[in-house]
Amino acid sequence: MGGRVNEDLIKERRKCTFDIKELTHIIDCGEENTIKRKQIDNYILNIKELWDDVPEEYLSHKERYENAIKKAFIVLKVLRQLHTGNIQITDHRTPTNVYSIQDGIFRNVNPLLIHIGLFWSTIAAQASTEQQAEWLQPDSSMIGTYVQTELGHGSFIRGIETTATYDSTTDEFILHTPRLSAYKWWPGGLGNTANACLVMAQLYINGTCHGLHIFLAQIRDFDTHKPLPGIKVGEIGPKMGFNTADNGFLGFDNHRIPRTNMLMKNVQVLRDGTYVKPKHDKLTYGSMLLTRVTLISDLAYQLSKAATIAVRYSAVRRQSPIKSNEPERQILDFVSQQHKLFITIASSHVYRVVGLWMWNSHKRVTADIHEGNMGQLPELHALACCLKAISSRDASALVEQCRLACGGHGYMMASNLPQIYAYTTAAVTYEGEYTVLLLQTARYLVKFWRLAAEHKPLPQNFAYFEDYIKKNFEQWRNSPEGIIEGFKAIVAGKTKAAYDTLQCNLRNGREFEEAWNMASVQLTNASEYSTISRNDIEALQSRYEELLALIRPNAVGLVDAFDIRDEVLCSTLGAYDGRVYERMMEEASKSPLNEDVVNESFHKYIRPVTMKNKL
Ligand SMILES: CCCCC/C=C\C/C=C\C/C=C\CC/C=C/C(=O)SCCNC(=O)CCNC(=O)[C@H](O)C(C)(C)COP(=O)(O)OP(=O)(O)OC[C@H]1O[C@@H](n2cnc3c(N)ncnc32)[C@H](O)[C@@H]1OP(=O)(O)O
Ligand SMILES: Cc1cc2nc3c(=O)[nH]c(=O)nc-3n(C[C@H](O)[C@H](O)[C@H](O)COP(=O)(O)OP(=O)(O)OC[C@H]3O[C@@H](n4cnc5c(N)ncnc54)[C@H](O)[C@@H]3O)c2cc1C
Repeated sequence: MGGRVNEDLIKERRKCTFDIKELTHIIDCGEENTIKRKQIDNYILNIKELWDDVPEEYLSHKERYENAIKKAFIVLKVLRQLHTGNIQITDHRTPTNVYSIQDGIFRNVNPLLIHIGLFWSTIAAQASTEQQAEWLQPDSSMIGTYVQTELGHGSFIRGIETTATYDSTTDEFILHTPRLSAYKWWPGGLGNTANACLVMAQLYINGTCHGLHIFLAQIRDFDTHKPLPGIKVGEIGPKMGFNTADNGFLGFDNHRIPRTNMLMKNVQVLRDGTYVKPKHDKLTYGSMLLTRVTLISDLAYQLSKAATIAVRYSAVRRQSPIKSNEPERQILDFVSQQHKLFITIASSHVYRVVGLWMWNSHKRVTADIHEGNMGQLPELHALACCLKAISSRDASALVEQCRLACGGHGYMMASNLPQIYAYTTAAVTYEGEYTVLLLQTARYLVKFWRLAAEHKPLPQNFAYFEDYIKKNFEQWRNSPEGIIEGFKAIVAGKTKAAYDTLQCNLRNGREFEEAWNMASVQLTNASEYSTISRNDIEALQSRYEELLALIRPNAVGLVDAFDIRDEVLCSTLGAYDGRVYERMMEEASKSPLNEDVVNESFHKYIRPVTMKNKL
């Protein structure tokens, strides 16, 4: 769409007091990354076949999938070319990697997301060198997915019922789905696309169960794509979002795979059925850990999209004067609106920084694990659980806040805010449900509180538990350091309260697991335990309002610095030029309900009733 940029946005950009490009480079972790990102954006976004004539909302469930899969294979081809050309496209140091461009191309989810993001990375992390040499070929026929969750079990993965029984007479595993609740359910790309999968199953050798292990299984013929004998596979149907993700179900009827299809980097089953244990029995859960870590950066990116849309719209939208004799104001001038939006911008930066820090920690801990040192794994797991849970839950709430901040127009699919919300809120559940993950972190904290309560030595990271017990916490200071101290006090106080409840339940004769369950609300809910006073809260509030006013002139600059192209933002409300109403009218004209001046339903259903007495 051509035409001038909205006048209010032009003025906002003139007001900006910092160098937008500099901030973009910081977000991208360096100017060279910005240049590379823009090259990839230009290359991919210029492929004409990736753009739809009809908005995807008007397509049927089946058409949506078919449209998405067409685009997915164009993108896959390009990714392969870029890899060959040695362009690093999946560098998670920047949230604006190739996944971000896909947000624009699919306006939903790439059905190959799990193939690209989880299938290959799990093989790379969990398969032996020989298996990797065989399976990680660039011209492989495999399109894979990650198959873990079942109809009956998602969170409690020890309860997974699919079995893999070793048959030493044929040197094979027999994959089997013993009952309906054991059907695999949810994996992305499984419904129609994948011909292979990594499946989590309980390993049985000579009648002994060795717990969950990962197996590579072909499920469809590479040539005809028909399900192999003994495989029942299909798609699970429409969802709140993720409707192009092709989530599927899968059952095995004594399906045989070679012994060498178990992923054997960390654990082995030998030809004679000997089981060689891993160095740490949770290494099998490594893919979940990695995805939880990468998700934090992805959520930062979703927040930057929502903030860009809502801030630009709020600069363009004028409604109500503040004083009755004045013209109507930009809604961005209302302090309550600033409060809704600026926190989203800030949270995006926070999650980006934390996501990067977690990514580097993951790299470091993985290198240690390769050297045989597992010491840092529990802490990384506890941090990943907590940060994934909190960032997904907060991001969903903030995206929804941005949507509401756009009033009625935020309810339009063409604003793209409903799709961003549906995508973001899914992350509260997948890769470990919110409460379940918080309880993992609580379990870790309670262990260290027990040490503190028993006056045993604590690692440096937990010295503040001892400070809390000795009442060594400083008086509240209204500064970043003071706020961090305050948070430490809250964690210590909350952990103590939960621990005390646990102890009380145990003293009353409860078993530990039952006592834990009874304390679980305390284990997940925060309270105020810091030394903050009423006066401090008032001071913090007024500083916060001062900051809103300081940020106000830079609001549009701050979201421009996220540097998200219109083709990726896909929003009538958030485009760079701010031509909101023109775009809304143009999108409305695409509605099939506007194709005929008089819809045929009028003649069939309306007219016979309204004209009944007059005919
Ligand atoms: C995907 C693309 C990648 C790119 C990313 C970019 C963008 C992402 C965008 C979109 C994503 C798109 C699609 C989404 C795809 C979704 C996929 C999935 O959802 S796959 C299925 C995920 N399922 C789960 O996460 C299940 C959750 N449950 C669990 O993880 C565990 O069962 C639980 C709850 C953590 C533990 O249960 P429990 O039965 O109590 O465990 P155990 O008794 O077996 O073990 C407890 C001890 O083990 C430690 N532990 C647990 N997990 C780990 C781990 N991962 N690493 C290290 N240690 C672990 C735990 O701390 C306990 O230790 P202690 O006994 O206390 O010492
Ligand atoms: C969009 C999407 C994509 C997905 N993609 C995949 C995929 O590619 N591959 C795959 O294998 N899976 C996938 N999943 C499945 C996903 O990982 C699971 O749905 C998720 O782990 C939650 O498990 P659940 O559904 O069993 O929830 P449940 O565990 O049944 O949760 C229901 C409720 O019970 C509570 N609860 C459960 N256990 C406890 C406990 N111990 N203590 C306290 N409360 C508890 C929860 O907090 C929640 O409130 C996907 C899911 C979604 C929504």
